[in-house]
Amino acid sequence: MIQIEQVTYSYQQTPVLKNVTLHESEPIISAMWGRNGAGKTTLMSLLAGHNRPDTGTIEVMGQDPYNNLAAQENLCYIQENHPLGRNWTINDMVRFGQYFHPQWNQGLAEQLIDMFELPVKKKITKFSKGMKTAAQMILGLASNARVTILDEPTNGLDAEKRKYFYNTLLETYEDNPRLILISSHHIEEIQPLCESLIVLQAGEVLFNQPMEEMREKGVLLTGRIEDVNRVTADVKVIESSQMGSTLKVMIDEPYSKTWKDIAHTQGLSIEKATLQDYLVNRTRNQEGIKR
Ligand SMILES: Nc1ncnc2c1ncn2[C@@H]1O[C@H](COP(=O)(O)OP(=O)(O)OP(=O)(O)O)[C@@H](O)[C@H]1O
Repeated sequence: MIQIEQVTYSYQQTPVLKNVTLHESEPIISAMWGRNGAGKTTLMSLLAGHNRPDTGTIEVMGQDPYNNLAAQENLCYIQENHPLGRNWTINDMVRFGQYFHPQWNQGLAEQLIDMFELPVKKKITKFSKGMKTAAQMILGLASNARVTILDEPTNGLDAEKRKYFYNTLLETYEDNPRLILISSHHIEEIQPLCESLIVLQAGEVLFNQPMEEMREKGVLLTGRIEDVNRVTADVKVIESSQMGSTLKVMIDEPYSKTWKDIAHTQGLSIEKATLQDYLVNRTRNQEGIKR
């Protein structure tokens, strides 16, 4: 469905994406995570054909998306500030969706407009931030595009509406499996939906793995300083904090039976790190970790 092959991209000579390679051949809901400035939006905009890579190639459903109207039939890219026409109402947006997306789901669009309580006569530019986000998400979900790219889709939505959005996304995916790529800083919130996770770090792909495997990463060990140091001497410590004679560390290891047994025999307490904390520590400049 998408093939990104050794893509590089720079803004004014500053490299932002470095040799990015990603393939997805089957429908999937995939999460994209990275720290601010890691290159998520840049990669998504290249995939959507808004810009052209400096080197490397991109294909969406077998076609180069750049400047290619035929390829756009398979694509829906919702950016944080989607440039919806300045004078558009929701009805104008729906007409745009019907025109550009051959698989447009009108019934779903109407259901979502009701659910998000969006006024149909008001201009979208006069909407609140959450209402604008909701309008964009209606376009993204009702498009039914084979490749749907959602950049930070829930910014500004309240908790109830975010939950509704996630449930609807899953329902529409079950009805019409397609590739949905979602970037978010709130990985704990979207991880139950997503079958895989792509992590970008400084313009490179650090991970592209099944979510099931990613969820197992990161172990917290707590105990006496000397015991923790002995047990972790040969593994990568990605966070460390000391209180009196107690040391707590996060190690870059899977939360496995092996580690549970080690902790038990060495008198250490063991916990699974959250995925969010693991990723934050894993992508931090590690020079600060003292042993
Ligand atoms: N139009 C632009 N001109 C110059 N530099 C840019 C431009 N857009 C992005 N950049 C730079 O490219 C890098 C990657 O930005 P990008 O928006 O792709 O990151 P991101 O991972 O989406 O970040 P965030 O999580 O903050 O949205 C950053 O260093 C950013 O400053």
